[in-house]
Amino acid sequence: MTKKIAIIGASGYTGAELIRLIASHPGMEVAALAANSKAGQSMASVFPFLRHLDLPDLVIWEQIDFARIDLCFCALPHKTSQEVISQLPAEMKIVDLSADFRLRDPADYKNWYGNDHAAVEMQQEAVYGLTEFYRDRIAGARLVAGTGCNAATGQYSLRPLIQAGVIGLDDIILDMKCAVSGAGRSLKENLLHAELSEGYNAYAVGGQHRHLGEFDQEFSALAGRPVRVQFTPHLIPANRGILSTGYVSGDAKAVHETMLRAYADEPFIEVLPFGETPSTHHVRGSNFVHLGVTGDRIEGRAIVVAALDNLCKGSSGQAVQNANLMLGLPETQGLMAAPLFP
Ligand SMILES: NC(=O)C1=CN([C@@H]2O[C@H](COP(=O)(O)OP(=O)(O)OC[C@H]3O[C@@H](n4cnc5c(N)ncnc54)[C@H](OP(=O)(O)O)[C@@H]3O)[C@@H](O)[C@H]2O)C=CC1
Ligand SMILES: CC(=O)N[C@@H](CCC(=O)OP(=O)(O)O)C(=O)O
Repeated sequence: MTKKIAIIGASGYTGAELIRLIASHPGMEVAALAANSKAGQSMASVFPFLRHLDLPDLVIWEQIDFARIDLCFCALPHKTSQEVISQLPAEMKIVDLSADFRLRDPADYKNWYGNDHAAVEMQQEAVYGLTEFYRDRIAGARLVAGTGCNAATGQYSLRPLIQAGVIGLDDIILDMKCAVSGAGRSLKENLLHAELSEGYNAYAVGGQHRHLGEFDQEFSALAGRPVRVQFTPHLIPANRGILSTGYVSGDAKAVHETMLRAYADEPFIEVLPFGETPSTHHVRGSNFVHLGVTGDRIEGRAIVVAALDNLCKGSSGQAVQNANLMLGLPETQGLMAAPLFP
């Protein structure tokens, strides 16, 4: 029996990517789709690229019959997500793609998001959704909090190194290039073609990006002491993909060997031969992460480059991977398709 799936926020980019993935997933079928301003429309009119699929029309989430749903993906803006999720049936399995349940400490949440959380008990219950590091807890979870896409990219680069103690903890720099679909489908002036194409800009500079809350929480827990990384994201005129360049102190060969060991059995994580660097072109549309380590002419410094697709491994692919575990399906089911190239 295939598992019946509901998607709330199906008219957004991550919602569409969930549908694209589920369309070729042998263990899941789309049973209900919800939206806000686009409720009442057919998916073919909202996303013509999904026209060939036999999909239910978009409704408002209150119209979904959750009694016939096995798992619900919630792909809503943060803050809206916690308001909706706190009203869903108590036993519903949920994978939330928003930022609402990632931070465990309510004070941290308020610090980064500016408001008191509307569902503090659920915030405590939620399991952080970085599958490779939380898979045992995810398998038994009712509510999983998908990670930020930048936060995922930085953590794949650094978690094994912090855990193994092969890098310095006080001089880590993460420089990220982020594609525009990371900002969602709603209209924003700075995302107009004339203002985005042919140019690049840094944003949330100087320690302001809210994904630092995730880095602080996760890296400090791993190290057993506070870890504060320097992180600057850059908006680039590409549709999909994140490329993270990490600058760390440590022996580059030891860094590479640690990465190889840590990810040896991971189906979605490819550590490249020493000295090779990844490209977003090589992971596009897939659930794969490519990691590359090189040395530097400055002795004792190493560079760690990571690439993933923000709409797949950075959100919807990760969400399906987590849902597989929660539903007792093989973790890789529906996710092994090769990237789209060129
Ligand atoms: N884009 C990315 O790469 C990543 C996104 N995320 C997170 O995933 C979530 C979804 O992102 P994304 O798909 O890009 O966002 P979009 O802006 O593309 O889509 C948002 C969706 O939420 C719906 N929505 C908006 N407001 C409401 C409301 N008040 N009530 C009900 N539904 C509402 C929209 O419906 P309608 O269109 O009908 O108005 C739409 O379906 C966000 O929290 C985002 O931060 C996480 C990691 C990566
Ligand atoms: C280009 C761009 O704007 N990217 C987004 C990434 C969004 C993301 O990872 O999702 P959450 O909003 O769920 O954290 C940003 O940097 O905020």
